[in-house]
Amino acid sequence: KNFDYWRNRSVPGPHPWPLVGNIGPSFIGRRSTGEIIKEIYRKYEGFPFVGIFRATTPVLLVRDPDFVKKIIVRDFKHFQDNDVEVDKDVDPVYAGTPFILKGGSEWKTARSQLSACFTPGKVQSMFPIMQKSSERMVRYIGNEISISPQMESWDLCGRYTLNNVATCAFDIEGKCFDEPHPSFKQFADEFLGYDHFWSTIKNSILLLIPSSTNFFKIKIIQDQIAQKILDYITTAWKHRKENGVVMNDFIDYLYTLKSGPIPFTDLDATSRASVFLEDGYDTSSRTMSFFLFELANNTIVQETLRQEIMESYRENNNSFTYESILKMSYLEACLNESMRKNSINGQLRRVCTEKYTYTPTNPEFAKISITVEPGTSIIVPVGAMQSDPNYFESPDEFKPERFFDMDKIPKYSFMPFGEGPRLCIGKSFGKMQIKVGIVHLLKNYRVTVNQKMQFPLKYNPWYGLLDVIGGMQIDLHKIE
Ligand code: HEM
Repeated sequence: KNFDYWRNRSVPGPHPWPLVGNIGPSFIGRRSTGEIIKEIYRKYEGFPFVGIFRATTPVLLVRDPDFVKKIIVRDFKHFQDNDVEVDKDVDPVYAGTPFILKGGSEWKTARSQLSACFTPGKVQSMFPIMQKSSERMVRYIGNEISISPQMESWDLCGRYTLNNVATCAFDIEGKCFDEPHPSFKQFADEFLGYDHFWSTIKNSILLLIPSSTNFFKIKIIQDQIAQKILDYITTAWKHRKENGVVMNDFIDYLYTLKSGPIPFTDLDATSRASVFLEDGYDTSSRTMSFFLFELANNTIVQETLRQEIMESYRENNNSFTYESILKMSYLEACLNESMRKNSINGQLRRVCTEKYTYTPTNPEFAKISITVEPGTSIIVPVGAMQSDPNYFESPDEFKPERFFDMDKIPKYSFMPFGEGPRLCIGKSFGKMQIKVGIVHLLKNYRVTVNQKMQFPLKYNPWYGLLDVIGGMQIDLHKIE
């Protein structure tokens, strides 16, 4: 009966299978949801939207960039929630993060508190931490490649971004380059549930059937992990108080919130800090590792980028500064192109919160209207749009030139950080840390693809973010 939902509303869409709807191959681990969505997106060229079923739930897949703009920016109040469900009583820390919070006042407060930590000035103040981690990474690579040039891109970039997170969020030394299995990395990976069968299943349920998470009482952030986060924060607070240390950083900021006018509990502090791990670590490290892998694959681009880096380095008295890195325009274009080609999130997910009617005005789309009912799940297929040849010619090619003039990029077809009121809070922090790491790396090493890599890449169907099965193997060579 439920499967008549879209047909009854005259919304075009593929025929669903019993129980699994249109995402069956993802359930049995054959293909990732990103790939399935891309295929449906392509098949329905010319339609402004497509009605699909995620398992038995009707989901509106939006194709028309004008409709996308209305959903995520202009008429945001009709679609202000992300399509995720976390039970506050079961998983209070995760439930208190902006991504999970429903778009009311609690979300606004959490969001504005966190945004204050990622202003340009704040990101600049974290720049020395990124530089230090980069220098440590360069030494680590030097040691490693004296044995073998081969490294796995995500492992390397994960160590680097986590080393930053450790200091920026918790004021501790991450020591992520000091040991083969650093304890802080083990903690972060446990946080994200890597290598745990049940965690993977839980994450998949959260993504595929959000409404069932309450039913199954699914908990993503376990008590012992939350306690450890709080321990890091309170230890730093105690140490600073005892020694009269003022750093004006994230830890100090959490302390000022605690003594501010709005009630701010230890749970709130834990929740805010968990954002660095939940929303900041995996996203940044994956974006960086794909970037590094693209550079390994495109040696001319890599060489051109290295020239820009070396010129800037010399112009700035043999150093890199926050401003000099921001000024590198080829670096910006290369990072954008890598994020376009490798959409790590693949989709933005919203729920309709107030009834909404849309009729396309763009003549490229069939003139069919829709009235979206409250509670309807929405997918904005960013990954599919970013590889749509109508917006990006030869989308499978890595061409940073596309991004030389941002005005030429069709609006709402490139959104690696989302857009509108729910835009990623850590956008400039994430981009800066990736750039700092890459700049130091390319100054010292040439990177090539390891011979064992097989193309086309195969993606892990069980993981919510873009994940290459077997990893991205690269070789690093010292530049003398
Ligand atoms: C390159 C790295 C990153 C990428 C590609 C990325 C991407 C995204 C995307 C696509 C969204 C969803 C936006 C939407 O639904 O419209 C998002 C949301 C978010 N991101 Fe990031 N992110 C990155 C780094 C970070 C970092 C470093 C932090 C913080 C430490 C962060 C914190 C958040 C938060 C809190 C949200 C939820 C915002 C809300 O719903 O109000 N992200 N990010």
